[in-house]
Amino acid sequence: MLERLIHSLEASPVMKRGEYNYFINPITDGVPLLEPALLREIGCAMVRNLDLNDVDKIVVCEAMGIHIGVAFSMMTDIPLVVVRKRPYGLPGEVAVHQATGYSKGELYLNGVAAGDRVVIIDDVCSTGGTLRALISAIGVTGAEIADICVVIGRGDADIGRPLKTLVKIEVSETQVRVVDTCL
Ligand SMILES: O=P(O)(O)OC[C@H]1O[C@H](OP(=O)(O)OP(=O)(O)O)[C@H](O)[C@@H]1O
Ligand code: HPA
Repeated sequence: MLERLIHSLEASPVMKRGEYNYFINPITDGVPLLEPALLREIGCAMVRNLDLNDVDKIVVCEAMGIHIGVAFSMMTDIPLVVVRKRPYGLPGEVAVHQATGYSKGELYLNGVAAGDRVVIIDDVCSTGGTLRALISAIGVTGAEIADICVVIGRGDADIGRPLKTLVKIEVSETQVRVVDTCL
């Protein structure tokens, strides 16, 4: 279990984005290519690890949460909400600010309302800026967050709630090291 993910992480090249050591991996970038077996491995691990009791929506963020969300949605039959980086101006749309280690922008949530019970999933948590923005947007709607899970955790970001990670990594200027797994 998770052998493919661990192997792909240990083979990930690292590049500089400003001062930030950015690792390049199929799950976090879709580059160089995403093997179905790797996606399946991650979907199975997420199904095993998440609290899905009475959950009626999965929330992911554009862009690199989408493929994980689709796999997870098809495995669980729970509908998927994609938080977008552009506004639609629909009634009830919630806008929040997102900052990561190398970028800033706005996120727009539609399709979640008071009374919903949701899980948030994403590819990676690094500074925690994206998850904090998603939690804050869902808080505005009045929906309940049942669980939060990312495939890869790097660093010790505080998102103000428990966070499940499938693997934890350390990233140097030249390589990725897997330091823990959920197994
Ligand atoms: O913990 P953080 O510092 O917030 O970093 C994690 C976020 O960074 C990436 O998203 P990004 O906004 O770069 O967009 P992308 O998914 O389109 O690559 C990644 O997909 C996470 O959502
Ligand atoms: N690589 C890919 N995606 C990311 C990273 C990274 O180092 N940090 C935040 N999102």
